Amino acid sequence: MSLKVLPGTPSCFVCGDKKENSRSLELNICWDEDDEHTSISFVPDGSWCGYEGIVHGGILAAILDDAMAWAIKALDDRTYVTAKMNVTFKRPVQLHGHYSASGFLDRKEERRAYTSALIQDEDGNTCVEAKAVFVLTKAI
Ligand SMILES: CCCCCCCCCCCCCC(=O)SCCNC(=O)CCNC(=O)[C@H](O)C(C)(C)COP(=O)(O)OP(=O)(O)OC[C@H]1O[C@@H](n2cnc3c(N)ncnc32)[C@H](O)[C@@H]1OP(=O)(O)O
Repeated sequence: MSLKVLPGTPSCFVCGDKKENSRSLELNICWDEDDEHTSISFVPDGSWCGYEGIVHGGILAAILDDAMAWAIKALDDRTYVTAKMNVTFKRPVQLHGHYSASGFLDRKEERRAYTSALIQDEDGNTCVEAKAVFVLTKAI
C-alpha cells in the first residue's frame, strides 16, 4: 500500500488549517495510489459530539463528503461540487475511538461523478456509508 498525503484546503472545515479556519477538524487526507481511494484517520474528541459520547452525524457526513471530493480530485484536477449525498448510519461513532474514512470514485458520466465512501472502526466494522453525485462546475 502506497499512501500519499494530499495538501488539503486551508479554509476547509474538514481538511483545513486552524490558522485559516479556527473550527477546522484539521484532518489529513491520504491517497492510496495502489487501490485508488482516499483514507482519513481520526479520533473524535468531545467537540464533535451530538448526544454525549456519540459523534454528530453531520460531522461524519462532512468527513465522508471530503473523502469523496478528494477521491475525485486525486484523479481529475477539475472542480466538482456535491450535488446529492445519501448517508446511512449503521453503528454509532464513539468519542475517543479510532476510525478511518475511505472515499472512492466509482464512475464518471459526462459532468457527473458517482462516488462512495465509508467509515470503519478499528475492528473493520462499517459504521457509516455514503453514496454521492458530484457535478463538474465552472463556478469555483
Ligand atoms: C486547491 C485544491 C482544491 C481541492 C478541492 C477538493 C477538495 C475540497 C473539499 C471540500 C469538499 C466539499 C464539497 C462540497 O461541500 S461542495 C458545496 C456543496 N455543494 C454545492 O454548493 C452545490 C450547489 N449546487 C450547484 O452548484 C448546482 O446545483 C450544480 C452545479 C450541482 C448543478 O447545477 P448546473 O446548473 O451546473 O448543472 P445542471 O442542472 O445543468 O446539471 C448538470 C448535470 O448534473 C446533474 N445533476 C445536477 N444536480 C444533480 C443532483 N442533485 N443529482 C444528480 N444529478 C444532478 C444533471 O442531471 C446534469 O446531468 P447531465 O444532464 O448533464 O448528464
